[in-house]
Amino acid sequence: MFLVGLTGGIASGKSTVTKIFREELGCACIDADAIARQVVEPGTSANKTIRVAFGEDICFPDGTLNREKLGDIIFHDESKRYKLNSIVHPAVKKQMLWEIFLYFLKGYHFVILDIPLLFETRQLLPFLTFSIVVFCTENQQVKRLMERNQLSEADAMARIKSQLPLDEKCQMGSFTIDNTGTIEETRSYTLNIYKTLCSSKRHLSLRFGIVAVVSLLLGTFFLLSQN
Ligand SMILES: CC(C)(COP(=O)(O)OP(=O)(O)OC[C@H]1O[C@@H](n2cnc3c(N)ncnc32)[C@H](O)[C@@H]1O)[C@@H](O)C(=O)NCCC(=O)NCCS
Ligand SMILES: Nc1ncnc2c1ncn2[C@@H]1O[C@H](COP(=O)(O)OP(=O)(O)OP(=O)(O)O)[C@@H](O)[C@H]1O
Repeated sequence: MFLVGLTGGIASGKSTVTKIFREELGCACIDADAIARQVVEPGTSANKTIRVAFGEDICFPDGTLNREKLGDIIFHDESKRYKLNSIVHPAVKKQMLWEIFLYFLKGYHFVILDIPLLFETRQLLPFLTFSIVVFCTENQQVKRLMERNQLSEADAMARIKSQLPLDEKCQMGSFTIDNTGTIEETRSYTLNIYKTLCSSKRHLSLRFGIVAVVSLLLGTFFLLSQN
């Protein structure tokens, strides 16, 4: 199995493309945003640490995070953003590695990891065979973000500026998906990349590696047991 990172700018269309990979093409996909929500649910240690760091009133009475309030804080204050990242990201990484392992056991050819901050944190880059960057124009990001999250233009810009510039990310990706047009056009670019991923033989090297290591261990055990 090999790993494919999928990233982009905020509201550039990562979830839209992930949905095509998962629901239309049947790919194994892991969504870092969804995991980042799970790991801060009431009762988790990340939830408790966030309350200590940001104050009790960052949560609603039932313990769930007030995401709008936390977003207002961290997208306007870099040090608070780093603080939140340092609480949430280790738990996200742990859960992602577990989910990757489960897909490995199921024998998937590749897994797509939708990670918004792939190039900012760089933590999972060494494990990836390919990366895909979904892009649109900055004006489209602002417009889509304002509409989807009911944000002012200034707040939408603050969120965009909290990440690496999208054109820099495009240069770092193995593939890009142009999401400036219609969803139908995006679907067709996604399908082309899917075909390339399916024809890749990179998953075989890991499987051969594992078979070689297991054979070596069994062989050594056998030789030692003969003496
Ligand atoms: C600040 C929070 C509470 C806002 O929640 P909200 O529901 O409004 O947004 P959501 O989680 O759906 O994120 C939307 C997008 O915002 C961007 N984003 C989220 N967190 C960050 C961050 N720390 N830095 C830069 N961009 C971010 C990503 O592009 C993400 O796809 C939430 O984003 C959060 O907990 N962020 C910290 C964890 C994180 O880094 N998540 C990103 C993937 S690991
Ligand atoms: N090609 C498109 N044309 C019009 N609207 C689109 C297109 N692609 C995505 N959108 C809309 O733009 C918004 C952002 O898309 P999406 O949620 O896929 O982005 P994202 O990169 O996953 O966002 P985030 O970084 O916030 O998680 C959504 O409301 C989506 O429906």
